[in-house]
Amino acid sequence: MALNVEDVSVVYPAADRRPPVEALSRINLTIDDEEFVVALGASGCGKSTLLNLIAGFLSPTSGRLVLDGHQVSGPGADRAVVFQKHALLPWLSVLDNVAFGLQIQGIGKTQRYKTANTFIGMLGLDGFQDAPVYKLSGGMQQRVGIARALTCDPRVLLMDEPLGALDALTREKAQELILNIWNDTHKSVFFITHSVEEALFMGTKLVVMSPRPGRITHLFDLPFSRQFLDGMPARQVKASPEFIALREDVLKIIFADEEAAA
Ligand SMILES: Nc1ncnc2c1ncn2[C@@H]1O[C@H](COP(=O)(O)OP(=O)(O)OP(=O)(O)O)[C@@H](O)[C@H]1O
Repeated sequence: MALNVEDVSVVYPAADRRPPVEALSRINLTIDDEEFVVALGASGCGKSTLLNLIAGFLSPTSGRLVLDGHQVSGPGADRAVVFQKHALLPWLSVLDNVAFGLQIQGIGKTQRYKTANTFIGMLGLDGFQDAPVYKLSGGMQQRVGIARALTCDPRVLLMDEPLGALDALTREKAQELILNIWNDTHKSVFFITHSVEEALFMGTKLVVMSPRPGRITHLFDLPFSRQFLDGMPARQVKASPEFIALREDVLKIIFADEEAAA
């Protein structure tokens, strides 16, 4: 057992004459060891709020989150976040960006560079150690962000639409890379996306959420990432009748929610 979200609700208080927002209502979710949980849902259904709770950036209004038997009460090195905008330090090199979390923890230069170089290699960034990150493409910058998150050896990797800003081809390659890294590092992952295809391909568990108030309406166990990791080409996985049928079912659920919210 890794992380339990137990009957969690979040209400953002009224502000600027706007009423309070019930962003999440009575969410229950378990993210098991080595599980890849993907959250999908119409805009405003509370995906980022849920991620911010798990990260410890936000406290629930009611309910609680428990990680390995300890209640989550703030951010910690056991959880690392990868954002869509990679939140890198543009004036630093790739190596210093990747080693940044370890520097914050007070790890000495030799050790932190050694660890950082392991993940730089894993993310296919060898040779770019000294490049300032602002000179890299969006896809490479995103890989720097993922390498930086992994260097701190978190129990749970939290990814808020990490591939949303990438072009289609780079995005597909990044999906495959993330799955291979997840398979190698055995992390638990909580991953937000707006792409149904990406959600189905990446997750071992799919959480479909609905807005106003944000809640979980459907849960699916998914076989597709395992098929890819077992050797089936990604395009073949995504073109299989089983994948396409589920993609249509999930799209119907999301479209119905979008229409209800409009
Ligand atoms: N700091 C805040 N103060 C007030 N309301 C907020 C705040 N943050 C989010 N909300 C509201 O809470 C609800 C859930 O927002 P959240 O960003 O978690 O949803 P989301 O599913 O991640 O949305 P998107 O897909 O558009 O990123 C929305 O109605 C949003 O407007």
